[in-house]
Amino acid sequence: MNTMGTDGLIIDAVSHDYGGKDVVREVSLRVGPGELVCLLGPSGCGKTTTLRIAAGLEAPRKGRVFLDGRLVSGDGTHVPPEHRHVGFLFQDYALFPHLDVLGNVEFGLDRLARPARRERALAVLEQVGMTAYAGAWPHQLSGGQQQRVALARALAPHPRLMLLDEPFSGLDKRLRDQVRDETLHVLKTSGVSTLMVTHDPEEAMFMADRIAVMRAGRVVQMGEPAELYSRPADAFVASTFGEINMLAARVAGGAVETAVGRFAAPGLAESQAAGVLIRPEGVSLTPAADGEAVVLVSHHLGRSSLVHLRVEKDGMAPQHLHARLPGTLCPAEGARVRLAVDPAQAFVFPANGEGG
Ligand SMILES: Nc1ncnc2c1ncn2[C@@H]1O[C@H](COP(=O)(O)OP(=O)(O)OP(=O)(O)O)[C@@H](O)[C@H]1O
Repeated sequence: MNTMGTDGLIIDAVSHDYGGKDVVREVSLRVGPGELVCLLGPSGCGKTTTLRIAAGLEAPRKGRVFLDGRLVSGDGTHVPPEHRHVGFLFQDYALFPHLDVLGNVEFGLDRLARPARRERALAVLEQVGMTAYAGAWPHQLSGGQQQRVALARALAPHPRLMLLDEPFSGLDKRLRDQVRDETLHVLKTSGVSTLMVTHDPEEAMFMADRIAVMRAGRVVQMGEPAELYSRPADAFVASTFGEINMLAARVAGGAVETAVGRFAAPGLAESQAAGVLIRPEGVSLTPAADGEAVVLVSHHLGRSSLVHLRVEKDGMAPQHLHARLPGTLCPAEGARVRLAVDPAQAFVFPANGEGG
């Protein structure tokens, strides 16, 4: 079968290795028309390799890739990158130093006649807010402006798919937030399907319509950001979206009893060992002389405070717990507090190595 009747990108059961080392294992995912999908995961989990396979820079050992319904990799086919009509935006988005801004954007439009080329380049420069710099040289631009020109250059030929690999990691934090916001806006207005690699969960949550969380070459969960955050499939996905408290417990009567309360353990077997994962932002405190916890350290971080607690519940081993509170609340060190945990921010999974 050389076609699949749907637009966008389809990666179908793709595996790849480098010199016998499996780096991508049975990855399947779809980027729908105009959709932005992020591949999120730790360093070395196979994100960039998956992106390179979509680009045609690697031919996968197994599986197939379809672009706008056409087979581009697999079953003996390999369409090279230059014939896939994909646009790239990487961290080192180097513009051509010997061409001005307009020349850079016109570069990929050589199939158009000169007036059409200019018209398209100017239109896309307008889209990224860089019209006033059409005659400037790359070295005269700030990092953020260079990034906008690089985006314009990639979008100018109307690519079928945009591939972004950590495109903002070379920018400092303040600029990064702004460029990210602008880039998202431009991609969404242009309606192009986009696959983006990032290791930054906040960036993925901000940019993505859907996120594919990868671990050791596999997609472990794929879904909308809110879904992954509120219904993580396992402890790895839960801890991908920020620091997390982990308490050990054992299932009794369909629930686990911990120093900070009782949590339902659906799907786990009686007396099975479990890990209870609690997001720091799910822990709230009220001062109470007879509270079960004591504040060890309180860090005021501006918008939020991070509080280290020791929980001492009768008959249970003391536990160390982190709570993240609104920045207006920063309890004194040594204070005694009572804890409440939002059940929507607590997840019970089988302990490592125990199926469930
Ligand atoms: N050309 C190559 N030859 C051999 N091994 C490679 C090659 N490219 C990547 N690898 C290895 O494959 C694994 C997956 O790399 P990949 O770059 O896809 O991961 P990643 O999730 O994008 O991580 P990072 O964010 O660090 O780039 C890593 O162990 C990496 O060292």
